[in-house]
Amino acid sequence: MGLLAKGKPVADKITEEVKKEVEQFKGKNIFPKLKIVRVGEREDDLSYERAAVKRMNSCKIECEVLELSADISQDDFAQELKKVDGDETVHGILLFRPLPKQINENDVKFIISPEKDIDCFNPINVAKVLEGDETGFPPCTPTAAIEILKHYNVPLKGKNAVVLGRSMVVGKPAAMLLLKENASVTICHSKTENLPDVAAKADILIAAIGKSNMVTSDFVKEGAAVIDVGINVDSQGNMTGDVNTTDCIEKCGLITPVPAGVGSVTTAVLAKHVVKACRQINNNIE
Ligand SMILES: Nc1nc(=O)c2c([nH]1)NC[C@@H]1CN(c3ccc(C(=O)N[C@@H](CCC(=O)O)C(=O)O)cc3)C=[N+]21
Repeated sequence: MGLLAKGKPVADKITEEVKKEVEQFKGKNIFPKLKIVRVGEREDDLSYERAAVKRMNSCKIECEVLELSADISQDDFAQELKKVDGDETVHGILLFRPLPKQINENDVKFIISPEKDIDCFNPINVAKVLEGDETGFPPCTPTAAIEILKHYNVPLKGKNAVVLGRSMVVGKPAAMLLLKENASVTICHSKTENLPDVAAKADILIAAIGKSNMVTSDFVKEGAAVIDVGINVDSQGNMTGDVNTTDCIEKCGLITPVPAGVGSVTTAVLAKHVVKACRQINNNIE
């Protein structure tokens, strides 16, 4: 029977460190601030937003949400994003993705300055993840997955890690972060042949596909660490992961639940990134 690895102890530890740093900033009259930009009302965005606002409140980080209409034009969206980036009171910007279809990401992806881009939207930060340059900001969600693995002392060095999913928000950066920890990484996706067999070779399995309960015990190697990054929300607001936890828990060594798993750590990493951005911005001024 695997360990149900909850996010709370991991999130608590990060939150405590963040709180201390926020206090130090306040002594210098610096007030770390996060701006969230949401386009439309996707359920998964709203769920992240509620949890993020709560986390920032508990860390005493200022937090504002800019809500834009789901049918906003490309030009208006670019204007709004430029305004947010130009606001000197803002240290970190989180833009929810995916964006609606009328918005071409390629035409707006450089607007958030790399120093404020705490969830890795700007290609400069994407490059830093690839290079392993720690002045950048890897996306919060895959960072949270790594924090959980480290907290529960899951060995990564030399191990087989399989990532299910290749999005820019989770799958691809997760693979880079695992590689940085000296794991051997395989990235799987919708065209992968014999998916369950490939997944079942993994010592560490990261599920980030976006399909509710898709990962069943035939995907899992005996004793593997299974990290469920999926956040699937139905129209009633019920949240499920990508992993069928009840089916997999017997076979695995460790498994994260949804909710109360990776998601809860994501908001703590987000807070940590805001204070890091604030620190870097202020060092650059001095
Ligand atoms: N650029 C971008 N980066 C993201 O990381 C991103 C995104 N866009 N768009 C939306 C999805 C969704 N997402 C969640 C993260 C945490 C919780 C979370 O904290 N959930 C709590 C429960 C919250 C509740 O109960 O409503 C938990 O899992 O325990 C939820 C959802 C990040 N996403």
